[in-house]
Order: sequence, then C-alpha cells, then structure tokens
Amino acid sequence: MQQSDLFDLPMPAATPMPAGWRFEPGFLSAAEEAELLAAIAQLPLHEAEYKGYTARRRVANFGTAYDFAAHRLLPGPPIPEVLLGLRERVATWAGLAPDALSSALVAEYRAGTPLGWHRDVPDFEVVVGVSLGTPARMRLRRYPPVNPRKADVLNVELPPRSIYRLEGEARWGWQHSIAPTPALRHSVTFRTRSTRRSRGLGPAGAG
Ligand SMILES: O=C(O)CCC(=O)C(=O)O
Ligand SMILES: [Fe+2]
Repeated sequence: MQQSDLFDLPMPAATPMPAGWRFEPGFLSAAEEAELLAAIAQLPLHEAEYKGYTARRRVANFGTAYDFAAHRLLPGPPIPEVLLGLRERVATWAGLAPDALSSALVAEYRAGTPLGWHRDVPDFEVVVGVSLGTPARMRLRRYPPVNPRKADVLNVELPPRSIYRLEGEARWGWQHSIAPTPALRHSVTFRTRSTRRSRGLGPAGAG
C-alpha cells in the first residue's frame, strides 16, 4: 500500500524522493511504541536551546550535545539503557553498527509545535528517525534553493512507528522541517558522526 493511500496526502506514489531518503512504515509494533513512550516519560526533557532562543519542542540529547552558541559538538550523557535496544534495531535497519549511531535525540512535539527548515549540523552524517504518537508531516526542499516554487516542497507523512533515514543527497542537498503537529508526537533520532567540516551550511538542527 502506498503512503498516500493511508494518509490522503497530495503526494502521488510516483513522487521521486531524493537519493539517500529511505522510509518504512510499521517499523515498530504498537507494544514497542508503548514501551518506548513509557520510557521516554522518565527522561529529563528540556526546552531546546537553539541559536539563542528557546525552541518549543522539548528534547533530551544523549551521546553528544550541540552547543549552538559555540557551533560545536560536546560530549553528552550516555545513551540510556532503555534506548539501546531501539538503537540496535535502528542500526540493523540502516546497515550500520550500533556504536556508529553515537548520538541520540529524543524530541517531544506538543500540539502545534513546529520544527523550522534546517539541515542538521554538519558534525553529523547519517540521520535515522523513529516516530511515535501522532502522525507528523515532514517537508523537504532543495538547499541551496533551486528556482523555489511551492510545488518543489515534498511532503512526507511520518506515521507513528515508522522509520526514516536521511543520507547523502537527502541529508546534504535538502532541508527538512516538521509542520506543526496536530497533537503530541515524539521522535527518537540517531545520528552518526561526520568527518566533514562546516562549509557555511544553512541553519542547523539537532538541538
Ligand atoms: O522529529 C523528527 O523526526 C525530525 C527531527 C529533526 O529534523 C531534527 O531533530 O533535526
Ligand atoms: Fe533535522
């Protein structure tokens, strides 16, 4: 079944997603999702500090933490036990060693919380995200912009229990954002470290 059948999105099945984008619905079972949400409820989420202002989503960083003022990656608290099983499954799905996913970000989007256009900070390479709770709409657009038109924005529904990966072109040649969520959503994103240096990339995320 196509995603567009499920969620009635203006995204024809033939919409070409950028290279490096990978998506799979139903990655987690409902029981696994419930277990993760219970575990997340115990984690110390805080309002994300982002480029000098407080973003509305709440986050917890593990493995690494990003200092948006100093533009550098800092060591973070270890990835908690309750996320290690998920990391292993995510790594297998992504064809990576679990340890390579050295950074984990738990994010909470209360109703109406958006996440603006950005590329993740260049300190990271591959981004793999798991969605929990309410479906969200991720949007993608070329970056730097190429003749921007509204039609050039790709919309992808991220249903709960689905997983996506941003790598290569999808990660470096496109920005992404999350439309204000209709109700509570959580995501857990894992990232590998990048060997690239900042090359004057656009606004960054992952905070
Ligand atoms: O919540 C998500 O799935 C996306 C999060 C994101 O883009 C980020 O943290 O950089
Ligand atoms: Fe991001």
